[in-house]
Amino acid sequence: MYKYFCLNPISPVGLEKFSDDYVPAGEMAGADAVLVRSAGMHELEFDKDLKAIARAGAGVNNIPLDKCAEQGIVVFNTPGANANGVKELVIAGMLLASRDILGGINWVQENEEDGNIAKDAEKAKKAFAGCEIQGKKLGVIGLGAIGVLVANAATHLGMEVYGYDPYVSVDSAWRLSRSIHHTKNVDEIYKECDYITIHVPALEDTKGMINKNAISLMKEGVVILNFARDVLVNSEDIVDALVGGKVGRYVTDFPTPEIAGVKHAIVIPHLGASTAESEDNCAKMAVEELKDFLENGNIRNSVNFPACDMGVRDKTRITILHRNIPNMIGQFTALLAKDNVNIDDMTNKSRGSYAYTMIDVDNDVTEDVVKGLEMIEGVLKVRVIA
Ligand SMILES: NC(=O)C1=CN([C@@H]2O[C@H](COP(=O)(O)OP(=O)(O)OC[C@H]3O[C@@H](n4cnc5c(N)ncnc54)[C@H](O)[C@@H]3O)[C@@H](O)[C@H]2O)C=CC1
Ligand SMILES: O=C(O)C(=O)COP(=O)(O)O
Repeated sequence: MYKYFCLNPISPVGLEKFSDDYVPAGEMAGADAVLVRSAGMHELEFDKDLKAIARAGAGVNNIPLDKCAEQGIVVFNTPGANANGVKELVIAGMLLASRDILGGINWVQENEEDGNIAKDAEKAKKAFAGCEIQGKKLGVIGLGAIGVLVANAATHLGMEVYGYDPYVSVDSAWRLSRSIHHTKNVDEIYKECDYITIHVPALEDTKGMINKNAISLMKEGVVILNFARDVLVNSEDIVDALVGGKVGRYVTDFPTPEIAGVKHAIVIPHLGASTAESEDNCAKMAVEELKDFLENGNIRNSVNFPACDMGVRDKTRITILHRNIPNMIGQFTALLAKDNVNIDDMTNKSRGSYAYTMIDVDNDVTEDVVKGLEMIEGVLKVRVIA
C-alpha cells in the first residue's frame, strides 16, 4: 500500500489512475509520494518515508531539488503537458497588448446604463484602437515545449518569428517550423523584435535576464510577454521602462506588488496552465511517473536524478540512489555476493553529482543486506521492491 499527498488540488482525471494500492494521506508526514503544482516547498521538512515528488507542471523552482537529491527523494515534472494551455494564453496576451480590448470592455461596463450605448460606442471606440500582429516581428527566447508552440503558432498568424535557445534539444529543433529565423545572439531579438516572449526556466543565470541593459537595446514601444516566471524580469527596470514609455506593454502571468496596477502592465493571475486539458494532462503524467517509480523503480522525467528504466519488475528489485563517485557498483555487487544474492540484471545511470543503480536479484534480500548497502559512503536511499 502506498500513500500519496496532494499539496495542491490535482485533477481527479490523474488521481483516478492510482490503483487500489494507493491511498490519499491527510498530511505529508508518512506519505510515499507528494503531488504538487506551484505550492512553495523550500521551507518544508521531508521525512524518511518520502520517496518522490511529482510536479504536475513544468517549472520546479518551487521545489528544493538539491535538498531532495541529498535525501534520496526523486523529483519529477511533466514536460510539455501544459504547453498548449500556455501557448494559447500567450497568443491572447499578444492580442490584449495590441488592441485595447480590456479598455474597451471596461468602457462598456462603465456605460452599461446608457440607453444610447450603441451610438455612443461608435464615438468612444477610437480611444481603444490598436494595431495588428500580422507582419510584426516576434522574438521567442527559450525554444522548449512552450516556446516552440508559440513560435509555430505565431508564424501561422503571419508574424515574422525569431527564435533563440543556446541549449535547444534535438526534439524541439525537429518540431520548430522551418520559417523561424534562428538567432545565435539574443541581442538580435532585443534590437529587431516588436514583441518579445520568454519561455526559459527560472535559473541562476536566467534570473533578471530582462533588465535595463536588455531593455535599452529594444525598440521604442516594444511589447514584452512573460509567461515563464516573475524573477526573469527585473521588476524595477520594467516599471521604469513602462512609466517612461520605452516598453509599450508588459504582459505577465505573475502578479507581484511591484507590477500590479502599473499603467500598461497587463497582469494575469498565473492562468497559463489553468485549463481543464492542461490540468488533466499534467495530473495523468505525474501519476504515471510516480507509479512507475514506486512499483518498478523506473525514473522518467526526473529533474534531479538520471532517467533509468528496467521495464516492468518481475522479481525482487533493489534500487539505490547514490552519489556519482567511483567504486559504488563494485561495493554493491561485493556486498550482494557476500550474502549469496545472485544478480539477474542491473543498470546504472548518472547525472551530474548523482547516480542511480537498479539491480534485479533472484533471492530474497535480507535486512542486513539493506543495512549494509545503506552504510556505504555515498548511498542516499535504498529500496527493495518485492
Ligand atoms: N505560466 C504558466 O502557467 C506556466 C509557466 N511555465 C514556465 O515556463 C518555463 C518553460 O516551460 P517549458 O517550455 O515547458 O520548458 P522546457 O524545459 O520545455 O523549455 C525551456 C527551454 O528554455 C531553454 N533555455 C534554458 N536557459 C536558456 C537561456 N538562458 N536562454 C534561452 N533559452 C534557454 C532550454 O534549452 C529549453 O529549451 C517553465 O520553466 C516554467 O517556469 C511553464 C508552464 C506553465
Ligand atoms: O507548469 C508550470 O511551470 C506552471 O507555472 C503552472 O503552474 P500551476 O500548475 O498552474 O500552478
